[in-house]
Amino acid sequence: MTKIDIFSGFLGAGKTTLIKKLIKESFAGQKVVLIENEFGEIGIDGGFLKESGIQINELNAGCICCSLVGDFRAALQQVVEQYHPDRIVIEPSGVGKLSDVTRAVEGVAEHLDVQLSSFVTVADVNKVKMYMKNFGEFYDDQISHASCIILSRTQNATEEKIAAAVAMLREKNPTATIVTTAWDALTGEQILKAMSTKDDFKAELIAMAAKANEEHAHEDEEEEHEHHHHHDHDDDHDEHCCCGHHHDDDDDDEDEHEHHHHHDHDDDHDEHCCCGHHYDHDDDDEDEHEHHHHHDHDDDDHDEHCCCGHHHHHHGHDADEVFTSWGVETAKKFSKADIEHALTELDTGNYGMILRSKGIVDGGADGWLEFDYVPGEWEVRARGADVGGKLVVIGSKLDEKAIAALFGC
Ligand SMILES: Nc1nc2c(ncn2[C@@H]2O[C@H](COP(=O)(O)OP(=O)(O)OP(=O)(O)O)[C@@H](O)[C@H]2O)c(=O)[nH]1
Repeated sequence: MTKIDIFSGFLGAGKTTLIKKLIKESFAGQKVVLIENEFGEIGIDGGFLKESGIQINELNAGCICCSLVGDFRAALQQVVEQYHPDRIVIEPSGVGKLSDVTRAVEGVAEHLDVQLSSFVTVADVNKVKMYMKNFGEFYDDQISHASCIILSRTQNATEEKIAAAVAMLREKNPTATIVTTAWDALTGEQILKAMSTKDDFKAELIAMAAKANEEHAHEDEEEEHEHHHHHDHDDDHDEHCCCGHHHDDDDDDEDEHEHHHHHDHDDDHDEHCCCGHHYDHDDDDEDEHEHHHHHDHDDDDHDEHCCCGHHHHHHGHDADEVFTSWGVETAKKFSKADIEHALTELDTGNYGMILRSKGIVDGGADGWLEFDYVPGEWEVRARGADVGGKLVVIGSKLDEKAIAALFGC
């Protein structure tokens, strides 16, 4: 029986980093196959992961759910029959909806000797608020369908930051186990264990609360008078609050904060965003326009090409309606300073909302380089030579011409 684990997470969240850690620390000696579905035409992580000696099957240019469901089914079936692996690790694209992926996997898995083991979402602790606000349709889907949410980059985050992220994630997913400890402090085994158990403590509390409510309601009928005091409090809540969830005493402050946070875009902006302009407001009309345009197109497409078995306009937008990618394969030499300059420029917001960039390039005198960019943060590292250079930029409303000029490609 092959176990299947799905590692979703927004662009640059840390999926590949986590998978590498698990491969090294927990999957050693097991036969593991990774199925990657990168957004954009040019796959880069495959190169990084090949070094770890596991089998990689890449599915580029399309999402597992829609255009690739046929390919995906074939890939999964082939992997199971050809390799009989102990584990299949699926890394969907950073802009994939986890619900689409799990649905596709469940559909395919029914006929194979496999067991769906876990649906993990990796979330960058610094970007929960910004991504929920600007890309909620994709981001929230990844959060709410996860059996386990693993926060990344917590080693440099304050307790308050982590607590705020957890509160926002909990609103979308009350039962997932949330891992907040920095990865270096955890063994692969500990992470694997967290992945495979739901948050029992939370589930237990919820069950207890439900039971208490039931009992309470029953007592109410009999002792209406005595319970008046509590009721007053509850009634208040019902009258004034429209948030649709329980306010434990402890949560009040946070809830209050959240009710206001739609107005405080600038806070977010200063913290994490590098786009240099306002998103969730100014751009709405344009987005709407674009989405309509694409939908018409999609309907046609859908009937003709898609075999995912459901209507697109019910499931919202496809990633390629909202996100675009620019990429090149290039023999051009870039010094480390060139790459750092380009990434600094991307972060200004003058090239669109850049959400992710990564690449492997020939650095000339600097040797071969690989780099990673997420908003507000980037890193350029030395690496061994590769068979060719390639780089990719992913985001929303990209100015592709300007980006090509920036990299001189
Ligand atoms: N310091 C630190 N860096 C991290 C952590 N998680 C990810 N990173 C860095 O963030 C960058 C992106 O990480 P990846 O693992 O490639 O992210 P991904 O989710 O696979 O990204 P996509 O390629 O967009 O799917 C890399 O430079 C990582 O080293 C973390 O917990 N701590």
